[in-house]
Amino acid sequence: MATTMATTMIRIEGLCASCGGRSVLDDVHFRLERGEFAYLRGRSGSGKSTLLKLLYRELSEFEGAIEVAGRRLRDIPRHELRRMIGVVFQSFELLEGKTVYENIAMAGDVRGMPRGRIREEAMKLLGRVSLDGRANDYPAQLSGGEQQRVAIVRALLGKPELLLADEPTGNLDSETAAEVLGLLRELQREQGMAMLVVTHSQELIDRYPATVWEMAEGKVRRR
Ligand SMILES: Nc1ncnc2c1ncn2[C@@H]1O[C@H](COP(=O)(O)OP(=O)(O)OP(=O)(O)O)[C@@H](O)[C@H]1O
Repeated sequence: MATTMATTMIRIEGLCASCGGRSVLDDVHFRLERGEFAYLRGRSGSGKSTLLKLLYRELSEFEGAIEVAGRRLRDIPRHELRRMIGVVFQSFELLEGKTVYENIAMAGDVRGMPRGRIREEAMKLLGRVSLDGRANDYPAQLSGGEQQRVAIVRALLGKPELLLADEPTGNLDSETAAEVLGLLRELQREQGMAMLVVTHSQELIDRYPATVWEMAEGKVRRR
């Protein structure tokens, strides 16, 4: 039992959740191992974002069991969860009035990282995603793919154990989408983190094959 706990990043058993009074997740069972990369796929409105929001606790009402890194999600303090989990969204969610560096550094502040470490890691990661020299630009000066790379750096600051990506390539053309997912895949391997990517794109799944969890009628099935 102890060994299983140590190697599992996310364990969900019998999860039920509602949105606006309607049942969205109904007896969901799901598992992601440490360092594993997997996709979550399903029709629009099937509950993929709801599942992710429960994991990073933007939503907190649920029944059943959710464990992250062998601990009950409810027992993990919010500040600790923010350090454990990085999140990337379809719409990038960068603050327009702040520079690339300021956007990234804010995430470091939230995670309680010292300023020196924030700068060091941010600059290293910006180099890793080929955005050297863009730290003082504003989001509007960057392309969609570049903005998503900034959002990836922001999510990876502080080396989270788990990255959740909710349609991270949904706003990008197919070539840029493939580049961004390829980059995420490389970073996931380099950092040894677990990663769950919500996508609608069979093209991307074919290009970067991994386990696919299919969500339908409130349940998820491993395919
Ligand atoms: N704040 C909310 N209030 C009421 N209903 C909601 C709310 N958020 C989501 N829902 C409903 O919950 C269901 C699941 O939504 P969710 O966003 O999780 O689906 P999804 O699979 O991520 O969809 P998409 O692929 O379109 O992003 C939908 O029927 C949606 O309308």
